[in-house]
Amino acid sequence: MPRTSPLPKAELHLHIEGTLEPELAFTLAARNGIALPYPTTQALRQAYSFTDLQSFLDLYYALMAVLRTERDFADLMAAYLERAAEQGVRHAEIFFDPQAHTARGVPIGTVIDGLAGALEKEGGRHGISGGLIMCFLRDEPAESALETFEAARPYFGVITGIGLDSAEVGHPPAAFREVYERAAAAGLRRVAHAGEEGPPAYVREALDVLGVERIDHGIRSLEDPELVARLVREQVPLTVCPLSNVRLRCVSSLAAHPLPRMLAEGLRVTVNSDDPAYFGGYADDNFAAVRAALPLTGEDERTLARNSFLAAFLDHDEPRRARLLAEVEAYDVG
Ligand SMILES: Nc1ncnc2[nH]cnc12
Ligand SMILES: [Zn+2]
Repeated sequence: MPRTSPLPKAELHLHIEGTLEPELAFTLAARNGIALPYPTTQALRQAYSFTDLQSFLDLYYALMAVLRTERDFADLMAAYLERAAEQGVRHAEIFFDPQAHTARGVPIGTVIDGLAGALEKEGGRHGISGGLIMCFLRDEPAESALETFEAARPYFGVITGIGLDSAEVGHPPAAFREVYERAAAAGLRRVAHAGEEGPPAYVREALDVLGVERIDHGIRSLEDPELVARLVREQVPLTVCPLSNVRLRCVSSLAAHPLPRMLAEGLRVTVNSDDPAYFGGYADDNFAAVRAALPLTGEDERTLARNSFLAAFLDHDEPRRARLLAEVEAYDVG
């Protein structure tokens, strides 16, 4: 029986800047009088062929040049939420990279007001709850993260938590201990990318030194059985991004993706889209891709969706979490 609507899910690993589709990039470039080094959207899309994380990040940061005004950030968020609603996303905790914008002279308030305003207005229209997670660039100095954190303090009312992203290898988490301590003291939630390209030791360090509550990616944890046992014991959520892992060559093919093994180990794994404009798919596209390529059952898919709501920072609204979990249980996985 064909599915009439996508499986309800939470998106817990999505960089809003990674939702910038070529068409919107050209629209914003024209609006802001910026010349893009590509003649057409098609030519831009053809540049989306990556050899590793850094080759992607180079293009990802370059294209952000088109984001300048509060309206630009609001339009980006609105476009994402429209897609997310079509993909069964009911709750979205959305990363943004403030330093990538402030470094270009865009005030942090412009970024946050644009994103938070559209998340509230358009999220409400689509029935999507959510929050913003402010990420620090781990290949920038820890002092820059601290300055950014303090600059964002007036906006903490609309910020759910902090994260750590960008080039991983050679940038272990421990350097960011202080900003994570300040975030904890301010009542913000804490996550970090770890074990995407970097070793299992970075996952352990993120847990032990930064006190993170979820690990973004975490796929390389599987190389360390003791770490796996701990992640299972503590039910630490891992926000896995299958299409991203293949496009950034962290995994050789979807068929070789460790997701089934992660589920079999009893890890609290979720499926997410990371930078969907660049990697070929939004949340449900990732579910469809793993369903097609991997030996997953309908009940495995239900587990992934259930995990997404269990791992969501919905503690302030447990009745909503319970309703969303009930929707997952009632869904016909076929
Ligand atoms: N997959 C990823 N890893 C690290 N930093 C990122 N920033 C955007 N996408 C990222
Ligand atoms: Zn990411």
